[in-house]
This record gives sequence, structure tokens and C-alpha cells, in this order.
Amino acid sequence: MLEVAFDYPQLQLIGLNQTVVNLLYTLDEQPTQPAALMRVVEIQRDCVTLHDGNMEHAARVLPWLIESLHAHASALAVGDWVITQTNDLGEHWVGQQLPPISHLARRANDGRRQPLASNVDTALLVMGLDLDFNPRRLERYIAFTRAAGINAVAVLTKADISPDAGEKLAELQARLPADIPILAINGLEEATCLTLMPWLAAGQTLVVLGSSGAGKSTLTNTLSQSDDQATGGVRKGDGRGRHTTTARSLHRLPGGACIIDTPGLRTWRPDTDEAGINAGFEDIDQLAAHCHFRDCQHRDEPGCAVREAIAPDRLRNYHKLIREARRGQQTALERKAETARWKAIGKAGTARHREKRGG
Ligand SMILES: Nc1nc2c(ncn2[C@@H]2O[C@H](COP(=O)(O)OP(=O)(O)OP(=O)(O)O)[C@@H](O)[C@H]2O)c(=O)[nH]1
Ligand SMILES: [Zn+2]
Repeated sequence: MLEVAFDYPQLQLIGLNQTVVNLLYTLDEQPTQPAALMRVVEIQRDCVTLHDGNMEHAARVLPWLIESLHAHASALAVGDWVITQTNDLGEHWVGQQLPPISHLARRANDGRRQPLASNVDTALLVMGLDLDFNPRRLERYIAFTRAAGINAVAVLTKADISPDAGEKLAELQARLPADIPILAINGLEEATCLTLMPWLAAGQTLVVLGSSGAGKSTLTNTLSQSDDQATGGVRKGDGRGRHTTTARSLHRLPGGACIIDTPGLRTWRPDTDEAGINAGFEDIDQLAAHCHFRDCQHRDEPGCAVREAIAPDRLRNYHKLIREARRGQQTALERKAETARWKAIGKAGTARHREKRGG
């Protein structure tokens, strides 16, 4: 029998969907005590904020879970679904993470992986049609999101104040894979909600990515129909007072979708390998089958089908991302050694835990 309580209509407002519920029923280890399903909406240093669809709760994470995630070079992220138990003192403890359906991470400069968001359905890649316009950056974002198994939509803001918007859109349409929707919007206008509606259904989770000034907050505010992000957020009074230092991360939208902010993406490096980059450049991947040499790098080999068909700038960008991914894979090997070490520690921890429970 399922020991995990969950209120589907309530939790759907913060992104619960059928796929996540399936996971809940097929967990390897069901909790033995009554427990609740909640979503991580914010992460602080030693504490997480959870939402049960109705209100927020401050919670701590069991050290055992932290260690076992660390052993897989992972950690909890905003958007994760977790199973919590409440003790006699009314404290909430996170004891289990449902395996994320999608996971967005970045690599810090030391090569370590920093989780950004979990269980995201769609990434809105926000870019201004003004000076912010940069097709290479957009390609980079498309590659990362696709590698993470997340649907990408290009949202071009400031269409209202960019005289050459038409040409820029045409340039993108010619350059990007055909299955990436390209939307031109005025983020200040309510009509934007209608344009984006197909991606905003109840139970959907979105993430907004883009450079500073691109119009992410403006878009989030318009979608949440509020002037102030603080009032559009999911926080309700839980007696804890308001955080002023950390930005809230998961916002509820009126139609039942929710949206995650990810601060600090300026230094975003892909946490993906070559296969991941190729997934974001499907056109190149498909053309490569027609190159004369099977291991063609599409640089100066004769009979290269890719060089013939792909815009030089897009191809240069592709080569650059592949180089970055290869460099990243080296640090991944170093990370593996570290992971093995943690695994050993984690196993010892689990054994101890079991012994204690048994005796
Ligand atoms: N005319 C027009 N102005 C826009 C549009 N989108 C954003 N702006 C303006 O552009 C400026 C920057 O927008 P923000 O929403 O703060 O940008 P941001 O991406 O959140 O920036 P950071 O918070 O620094 O990451 C603001 O002055 C907005 O009013 C748009 O579609 N049309
Ligand atoms: Zn080739």
C-alpha cells in the first residue's frame, strides 16, 4: 500500500503530473511511515523550502540522502519532487528524492556539477531582438536544454522596439532546426500570455533562461499577471517571514503551470557530452551520414555534406561547443574517481543505517 499522501488537484498547481505519480507508485523503496509528497521550490544553504500545493514548509534533508545523491555527483534542485516525513516536533525531513524526469545542471569552473532545476518540461529561451540578439548564444542554450531532455522554445522579446525584427527572425528561421518554435513578443503586453498558452497548461513546469536584460523578469511578471515577482511567487504565510537575500525560484502561474527562475546563468557551461551537443544540432547530425568519411569532423575533409549545407557561423559554433564538451568529459573522468570514493562512504552509511534500524 502507498504510504505517501498526496492531493493531486492541489499538487497539480505546482507541476505534479501523471509521469511523476507513476514514479511514486513504482519506487524501489516505499517509505514505511506515513509520508507526504512535496516539491522543492527553493534551496538555501542547509535548508530547503517545500510546497505541498497548499502552502510552503521549511524542511531539512536527511544526511543519508545528501550523501547518496553526492555519491552520484548530484544534489537536490529546485523542482525536485521529494518524500518527506514529519516528526513529533512538527519538523519536516526530506528522506527521498523521486528520480528527476529531466535535470538541468551546469558545471562550475572546478568541473563540479551544480544542479539548476529538475522536472522541467519546457525552457523558454529568452533573447532580445535588440542588441542582445545573438544566434550563437541561442544555439548554445538549445543544445544544453535538449541534452537535458527539455523542450526548447525561442522567445524573442522587444519585437515592439526593434525595427529590424523581421530580418532577425528570418535569419533564425533559416539557421535553427525546424522543430524549434520561434516566437516574437512584446513581453510587456498581456497578449504574450496567449502566444505562450500552448506551453502553459496545468501541471507544466517551465524554466526561463537568457542573458541579463533580455526580459526574463518582465516575461515572468506578465505571465504571472503581477507587477512584482514577489507577489507572483508561491510563498504564502508560513510564519517564517520573507527572505530578502535569496530570490524565490518557483512561481505559480494563473493557468496552473509554474515557472522557475535560474539566476546566474552568465557562466553557464554545458553539463553534457558530444552526444548531447549533437542532439541540439540534429540537422548536422543527419547530414553527417552523407559525408564521404564516416568519421568526418566537417572541417576540411573532401566530400563533407555538412560544410556544404550548414551556414559557416552555425558550424563554427557547433565545433566550439563540441570542443567544450570534450574538455568537460575529461573533468568528468576526474569526477568519477571522486564519485567512487563517495559511493564507498555512502554504502558504509547505508549499512550503518540498516543495522541501527534492525537492532
Ligand atoms: N519594449 C519592450 N521592453 C522590454 C521587453 N521585454 C523587456 N523589456 C524591458 O527591458 C528591460 C530589461 O528587462 P528585464 O525583464 O528586467 O530583464 P531580465 O532578463 O529579467 O534581466 P536580469 O534580471 O538582469 O536577468 C526592462 O526595462 C524591461 O521593461 C519587450 O518585449 N518590449
Ligand atoms: Zn562532414
